[in-house]
Order: sequence, then structure tokens, then C-alpha cells
Amino acid sequence: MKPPYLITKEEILKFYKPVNPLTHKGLQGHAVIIAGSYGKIGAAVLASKSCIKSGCGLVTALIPKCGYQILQISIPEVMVVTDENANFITQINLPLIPKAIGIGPGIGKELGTQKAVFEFLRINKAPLVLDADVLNILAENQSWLELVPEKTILTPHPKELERLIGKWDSEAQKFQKAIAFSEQYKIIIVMKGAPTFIINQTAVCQNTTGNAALATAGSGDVLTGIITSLLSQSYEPLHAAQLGVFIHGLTADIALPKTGYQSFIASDIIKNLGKAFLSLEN
Ligand SMILES: NC(=O)C1=CN([C@@H]2O[C@H](COP(=O)(O)OP(=O)(O)OC[C@H]3O[C@@H](n4cnc5c(N)ncnc54)[C@H](O)[C@@H]3O)[C@@H](O)[C@H]2O)[C@@H](O)CC1
Ligand SMILES: Nc1ncnc2c1ncn2[C@@H]1O[C@H](COP(=O)(O)OP(=O)(O)O)[C@@H](O)[C@H]1O
Ligand SMILES: [Mg+2]
Repeated sequence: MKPPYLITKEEILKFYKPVNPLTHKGLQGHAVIIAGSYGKIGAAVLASKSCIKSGCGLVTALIPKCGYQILQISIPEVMVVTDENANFITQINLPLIPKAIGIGPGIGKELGTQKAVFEFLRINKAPLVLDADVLNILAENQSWLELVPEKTILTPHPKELERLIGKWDSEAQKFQKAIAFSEQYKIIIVMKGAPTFIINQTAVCQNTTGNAALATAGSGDVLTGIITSLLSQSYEPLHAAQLGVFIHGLTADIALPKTGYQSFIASDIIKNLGKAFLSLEN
């Protein structure tokens, strides 16, 4: 394995696109977040909110019916499409053509949800971010990985990665297996952890932001929203993944002096997105 290269501000500024003064919401990208189930509508709220707070023009969330009011009240800026099922997603019919889709946080592994994921992957044409339960579903149905488009971004935490690629005996073997998996399916793996690494076939890069305050429920759901937003703004998938993990970590570095490690929660990532983006501009 080649030594990982570092994702620093300097590297980010090589491809970061400041917002064009003449842009409008129709040009900024329409992202879709497919997330949530009964008891985990919070995952859909966090991913949708971080998505709209990361620069895309429009966000539509597809959620089971039980989350309708929760989502509309929590984030009025986000549009909502509900599944016919009350508690989990059973069909993925989108009334729009999105620029990017983030799918998985909190969706669970009900059989109906698994079938919906299969049908979705069969017909989908949009660039994708796959997280959480959709990774667990793919781990249990490995042949479906053939349906995943090239350059799709997968964002597993270590347990989800293990479900996908199997156990490893050493750090070196973990990277070896992740690289082989990335090469086999031509996908980008955001190997979340402390620190986070991004595997793009044989190229490996290492994030330089973030701290242990991020070890809190929902921080991965927020990352999915951020990366999906960047993808919908026409960043190359690898750049969307790099900028996404960099900004996500930066929010925790910015917030830490005020929140400390203990009181930082996933909503604080969202709260500090503005300062994180601004720090790229000066
Ligand atoms: N408010 C909400 O609605 C929330 C919903 N969530 C959703 O809940 C579902 C379950 O997700 P979970 O990730 O909790 O469950 P998982 O069963 O996928 O993962 C939990 C397991 O992974 C291990 N693990 C996680 N991070 C690790 C690390 N850095 N190093 C080593 N081991 C690690 C844990 O020890 C635990 O054994 C997902 O769909 C997720 O998106 C969570 O994000 C929590 C918040
Ligand atoms: N000790 C840590 N240092 C830096 N980043 C961390 C640490 N612990 C967790 N993170 C980050 O927090 C996020 C956790 O994601 P995940 O486990 O999917 O959370 P959830 O599913 O609860 O939303 C990842 O981006 C991971 O890199
Ligand atoms: Mg997660």
C-alpha cells in the first residue's frame, strides 16, 4: 500500500468551489435523503438538516409515514415524501430526478426495506452515498453490490466495514481488504474512525480534522448529509468525500473549546457547519 496522503486545508482548497454570487437554488443541486424508521426518525432529521446546511439548493427526504410531522416541524426548509408504510421504508419512488442521493441512516433491515433497496439499486441512475443499514443490507446480500454504480461513496464505521469485508487480523490486513473491495466494485470507501481514511481503489488518504467529541450518536448520519449535499453540487465523488470528512471534523475542532468533549452532540456538528465552511474562505 502506498503511504496515505493527508487531507489538509491546502489540499481541499485545490478543488473547493466558493458559491457563485449569481447562483440560484435550481443550480445548487437537489439532494435526496432516504432515511429513518420508527424510533430513528432522528437519523433522517440529522442527515437532511446537515444536507441543506452544506450548500445544496433543495433537499427532499423520503421517510416512512410516521416521520412526516417530525421532519416538517424540525426542518421546514426540507421537502418530504412519505412511504405508504407507517414505520419503515417499503418503496423508493421519487417524484423528481435528484443530483445525488444519500441512503441508509436509520432505515433498519426489515424485509420490505431490503426489497425496496434492491429495486432502487436496479433502477437508480443518480450518484450515491451509502451509509448505515443500507451497508448492513448489502453485507447480507453481497450479490447486490454489482448494482452499485462506480464511484459510489460508502461510509462504514468499523463494525459496518467488518460486515462488508469480513474480519481482519491487523491494521495492514484491514487496509488490504478495503482496497481489494474498493477495486472490485470501483467504489470509494470512507473508513470512518479516529482518524477517518478514504480508500479510492489503491489510493488512500487520511483526514486531519476531528476529535473524540464526534463519538456521539448521529455524527455519522450528519456526515452522510454533508457528503450527499456536496455530491449534489457537482463535486467529483472523491472530492465530495474528502471535503465532507474534512468539514465534518472541523466542526468538532471549532466547537470543542465551548462544548468540551462530553456535551458535544451531533446537532453541534450542524450548528458549526457555517464556521467550518467560512474557515476555508480566509
Ligand atoms: N437518532 C437516531 O435516529 C440515530 C440513529 N442511528 C441509526 O441507528 C442504526 C444503527 O446504527 P449503529 O451504528 O448504532 O449500530 P451498529 O450495530 O451498526 O454499530 C454498533 C456497533 O459498532 C461498533 N462500533 C461503532 N463505531 C465503532 C468504532 N469507531 N470502533 C469500533 N467499533 C465501533 C459498536 O461498538 C457497536 O458494536 C443506523 O441506521 C444508524 O444510522 C444512529 O446513528 C444513532 C442515532
Ligand atoms: N474518537 C473519534 N475521533 C474522531 N472522530 C470520531 C471519533 N469517534 C467517532 N468519530 C467520527 O464520528 C462519526 C461516527 O459515525 P457513526 O458511527 O456512523 O455514527 P452514527 O451511526 O451514530 O451516526 C464518524 O465520522 C467517525 O469518524
Ligand atoms: Mg452510522
